[in-house]
Amino acid sequence: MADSAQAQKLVYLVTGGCGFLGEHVVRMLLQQEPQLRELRIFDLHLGPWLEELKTGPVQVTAIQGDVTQAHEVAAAVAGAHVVIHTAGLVDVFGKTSPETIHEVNVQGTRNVIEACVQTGTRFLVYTSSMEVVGPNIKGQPFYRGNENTPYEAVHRHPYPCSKALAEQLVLEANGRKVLGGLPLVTCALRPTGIYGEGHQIMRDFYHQGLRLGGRLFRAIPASVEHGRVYVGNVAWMHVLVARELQHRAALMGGQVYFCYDNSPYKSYEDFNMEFLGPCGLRLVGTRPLLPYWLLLFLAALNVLLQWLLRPLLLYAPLLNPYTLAMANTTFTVSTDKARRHFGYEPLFSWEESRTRTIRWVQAVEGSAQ
Ligand SMILES: NC(=O)C1=CN([C@@H]2O[C@H](COP(=O)(O)OP(=O)(O)OC[C@H]3O[C@@H](n4cnc5c(N)ncnc54)[C@H](O)[C@@H]3O)[C@@H](O)[C@H]2O)C=CC1
Ligand SMILES: CC(C)[C@@H](O)CC[C@@H](C)[C@H]1CC[C@H]2[C@@H]3[C@H](O)CC4=CC(=O)CC[C@]4(C)[C@H]3CC[C@]12C
Repeated sequence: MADSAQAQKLVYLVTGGCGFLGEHVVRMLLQQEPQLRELRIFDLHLGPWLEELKTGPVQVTAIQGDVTQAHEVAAAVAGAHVVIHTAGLVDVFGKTSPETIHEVNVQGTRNVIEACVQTGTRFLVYTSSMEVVGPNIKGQPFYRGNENTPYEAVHRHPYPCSKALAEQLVLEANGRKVLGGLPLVTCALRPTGIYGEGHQIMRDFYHQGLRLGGRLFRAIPASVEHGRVYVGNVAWMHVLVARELQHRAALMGGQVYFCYDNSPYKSYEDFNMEFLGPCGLRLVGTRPLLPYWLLLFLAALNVLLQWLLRPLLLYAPLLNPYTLAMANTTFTVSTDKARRHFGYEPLFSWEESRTRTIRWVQAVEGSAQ
């Protein structure tokens, strides 16, 4: 819990605080932010685990609300010094409509910005995404790129489009005068593929492997690298950037930062096997077992099945044209901008991140070997 020696005077609000990343941000704030007086957790779906947080020195306020509802956002933001906005629809599987994705990710972010302006909150950190940059619709690789690497960020899918629009709104809001006349200070963090305790997609891969007799079948060449970052380090970066934004507004305001750590560069599937292998799964094939044209056909078939079955049930498999294209395009970052601007260093080593994730998969799935 936060050190009571320092004046606890700040009110933080975390939107999406009950999500995969949000929960880690909430717990990291309680452990690492000494100036925290009140922590507000705003989410459409509140988790039962919040109750256990209410026994410490920091006031924890759970707020059930919808970022698409401006009045609910304004009520939650009023009186907060810092807002960390992680709430969003992370849907690349066709579970929700493009309109809903836009409503939550773009309009919801607009509502957060306006709430800060109207109520006088001065510091806003937005959880953006690598997808704001790429991979783009041309499948061009982004190899060991950084925040300044030239790259044609062109998207069609509703999710990256919504993240790009929302990030732009946040960065453009930097410097706007809030209630009281002082400037709003904003920045955006761009995580690559987040992994760690609570990662639903990792759980889905594990269940898929169990259904296939402990095997997963390689679909992506091992040479296609995908950047990944441990959720604990992403949470730590959020806490640190929110703190330092208050003291380095001129340098950090309006900036974007990739989230990174020492996780190795591997293909998406090989990286997942770092955790699923110790849990008893095996990745079959040193190269994709099916030709790419057949994978494309199966991905398209999944889209057709999703459309046909929608009146009956939600069919949303991992394989669709978008996820196949993403997985098949190298996207890795190599940067130290966060270290240079606000002294970020990963809190968890690769070994710690790997061990924690393996323990989570084993514990959650009862797969201890
Ligand atoms: N999972 C990943 O690999 C990456 C995620 N991100 C970003 O990180 C953020 C969090 O993502 P995850 O934790 O993975 O997703 P998640 O789905 O686990 O968490 C999102 C949270 O937002 C809440 N939420 C959704 N709609 C809401 C609404 N209308 N009003 C209030 N709350 C709402 C959900 O209830 C959930 O608790 C998102 O903004 C996402 O775009 C960025 C890069 C990678
Ligand atoms: C079925 C196979 C082709 C399999 O390999 C598909 C993997 C696929 C589900 C993932 C590959 C790349 C992932 C995305 C990437 O990590 C970037 C992301 C950033 C975000 O902001 C949200 C999640 C995601 C879109 C992530 C989703 C899962 C993948 C597409």
